[in-house]
Amino acid sequence: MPPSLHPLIDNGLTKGSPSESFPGGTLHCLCPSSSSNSPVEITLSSNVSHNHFCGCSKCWKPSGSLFSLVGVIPKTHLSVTANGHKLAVIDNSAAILRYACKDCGTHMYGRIEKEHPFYGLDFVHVELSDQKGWQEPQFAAFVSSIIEQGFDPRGMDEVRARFKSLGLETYDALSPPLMDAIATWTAKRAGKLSL
Ligand SMILES: N[C@@H](CCC(=O)N[C@@H](CS)C(=O)NCC(=O)O)C(=O)O
Ligand SMILES: [Zn+2]
Ligand SMILES: [Zn+2]
Repeated sequence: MPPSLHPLIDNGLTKGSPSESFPGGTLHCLCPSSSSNSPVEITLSSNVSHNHFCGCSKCWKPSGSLFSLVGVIPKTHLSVTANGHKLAVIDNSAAILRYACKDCGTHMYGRIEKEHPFYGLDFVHVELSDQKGWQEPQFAAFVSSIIEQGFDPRGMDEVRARFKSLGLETYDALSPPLMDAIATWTAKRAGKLSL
């Protein structure tokens, strides 16, 4: 049995709804509902964009999965709608402040508070929602980073081939449009571009 890339694609890829017709929805952490402890709830008022698999060591992955699935959404489209007291930032030194449930460990959203090309965008895992229609994964990023977490480098061709068989391009950083956005932001800040 090959390792699971991610439960959402182990049995193929399902297309999302067109963004204009998709109203958003709610994400829940993995805490079971009980009288003394109920899940954290995050409400998103639109679809996500740039939804992608991330192999880095910092992004939250479902158990047994090699990759995280992470999408971006303007921070003004995200609100914490239940049990926010259970959230804590897991690493205050990271550019992306990842708010995780203190009880089950699920990352509910990541936010950037410093000067950064992606300032104003939050990072979320739409598989935490029961709604259907979230943007389907667009590509796989930081693929080589799974080796840092102990994945056998000899299995990398197979991992990349499985993404490609689903029509997903693989990158060892972010996708070219996102890398270009970062570089453009950096050039503007340095006064080398005035677009
Ligand atoms: N190889 C590193 C890559 C980490 C990394 O750069 N992650 C990217 C994609 S999520 C990033 O932008 N991180 C910023 C952050 O975590 O704050 C690892 O696996 O830990
Ligand atoms: Zn929880
Ligand atoms: Zn990541």
